[in-house]
Amino acid sequence: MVRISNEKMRELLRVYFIMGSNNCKKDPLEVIREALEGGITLFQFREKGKGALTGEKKHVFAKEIQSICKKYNVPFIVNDDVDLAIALDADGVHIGQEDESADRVREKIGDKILGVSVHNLEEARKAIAQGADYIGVGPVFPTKTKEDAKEVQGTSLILSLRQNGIQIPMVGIGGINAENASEVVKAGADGVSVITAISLAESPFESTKQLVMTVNECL
Ligand SMILES: C=C1C=NC(C(F)(F)F)=NC1=N
Ligand SMILES: [Mg+2]
Repeated sequence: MVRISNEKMRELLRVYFIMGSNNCKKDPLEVIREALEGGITLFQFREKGKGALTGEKKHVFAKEIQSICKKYNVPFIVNDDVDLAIALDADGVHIGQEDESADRVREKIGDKILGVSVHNLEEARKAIAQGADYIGVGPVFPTKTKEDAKEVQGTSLILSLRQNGIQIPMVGIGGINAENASEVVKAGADGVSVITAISLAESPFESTKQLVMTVNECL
């Protein structure tokens, strides 16, 4: 296996759905099926916070989602839990600044996809040096999903990272929906990642389709 190309990574980042069992009111598997039908390009399993599953229940739930993603040929990324990602032979891992260092994770996962959350130019440079395939930049808009989210920065950090020559595939995160997604892509992100805009939508299918159309219009 070889590392994913930048070009392929940019394509995967177009509409990146992130979810855990506690992010939705409807049946989580039904929400994910609708999101896949609606055209998400990448999925991240983020089982975290109040009421999140743990241990065997978390493992079984992740495996179920992974098999549904496989049917749609959408890569399955695991947030934080590197051991779970390896146990499931997931397509990749996403880590934050407070998790294991990116170079240690890169050693453990070989050529799988590695994403890193960054909040400034220094963190972005370090993530690239340590083998990240993409970076998550945010929170772009106010978000209720992540309790310990850093301060809202709009699209300024995306803009300044690109102006400082950061070329790595980049996805915006934080309070993004079909109404504000184009601003994120126009600022220089390769795509948008969302939780609530899809997971709590009246119709996750319709809301995903809206996002896909909006993002594709500005690429
Ligand atoms: C905290 C996070 C920040 N960014 C991302 C991603 F969108 F994947 F880059 N995922 C996270 N879980
Ligand atoms: Mg983390």
